[in-house]
Amino acid sequence: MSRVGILALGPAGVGKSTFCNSMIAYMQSIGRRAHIVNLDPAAEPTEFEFTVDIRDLISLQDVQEELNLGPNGALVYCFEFLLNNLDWLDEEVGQYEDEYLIFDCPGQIELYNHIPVLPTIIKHLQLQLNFSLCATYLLEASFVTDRSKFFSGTLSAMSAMILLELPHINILSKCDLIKDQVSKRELKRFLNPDPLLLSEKPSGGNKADFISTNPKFERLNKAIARLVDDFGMVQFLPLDCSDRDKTDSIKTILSHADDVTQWAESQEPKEPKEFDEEEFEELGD
Ligand SMILES: Nc1nc2c(ncn2[C@@H]2O[C@H](COP(=O)(O)OP(=O)(O)OP(=O)(O)O)[C@@H](O)[C@H]2O)c(=O)[nH]1
Ligand SMILES: [Mg+2]
Repeated sequence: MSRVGILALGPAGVGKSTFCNSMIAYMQSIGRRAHIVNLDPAAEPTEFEFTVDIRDLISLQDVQEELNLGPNGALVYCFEFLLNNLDWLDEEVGQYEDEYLIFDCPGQIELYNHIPVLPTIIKHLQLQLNFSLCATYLLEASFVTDRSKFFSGTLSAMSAMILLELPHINILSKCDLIKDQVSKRELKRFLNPDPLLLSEKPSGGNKADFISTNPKFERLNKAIARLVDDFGMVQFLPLDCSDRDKTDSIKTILSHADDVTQWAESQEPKEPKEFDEEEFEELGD
């Protein structure tokens, strides 16, 4: 028996819900069972129905209306409410054994680092429900056209990594959008961030490149790039969800997730099918 979960994290609009749906579509196509757990109280319906939905417990709209709160205050209230009602989560997710749960999280990254809501939920899932979890952190591929923005995004990925203390898969989402601007060779230098990227002028030429316009930040940028390099743990997997038939990127991400959650190891060996005499004879024909 095993309980495995993947968390889809990252800034607003980066493609988390689309990624969750593409994962479910791919897993279903290869005969694996998976479900979406929606942890976003402001979520809109998606292609695949949520199996577990925080909005059944509390919805952002109700909180805003009843308590007269703004969207961010209401979101924090929703999560505090969830933390006070974790038995609801236990009941909802506890029954899914030997199936993948994909947790679609809200895009407000302060929930990971400013208010320790997600770390608390993660600890609960691990310690009380025995979940083997991994985090996926999405960063938009369009960031690679502005190198300082890319490194700043990389730092946010690193910050989530440090805070959540989970096996972590960083993902460069919407890679289809930069296909015409960035060659495969250049993209590789972002997938495995090369600190030299910050000290070189981009060939395509984003005129707003940080170093060329702000020389006084040069040393700081280089130090950050070196830190990312020294840390040696920030690497990205490309993701393209623009076409359901192109499953390569999803396949690779799933295989990494299987690896870090030790999915295969935790599967009970299946009993071999026992044939009756008649079936056995048919086999021999
Ligand atoms: N071209 C392209 N667009 C994508 C891809 N993935 C997502 N999108 C689009 O990006 C937009 C945002 O996607 P969502 O999946 O809703 O992003 P999200 O991170 O869940 O957003 P929030 O929940 O609001 O934080 C939608 O218009 C998607 O269609 C992709 O791989 N390629
Ligand atoms: Mg979403």
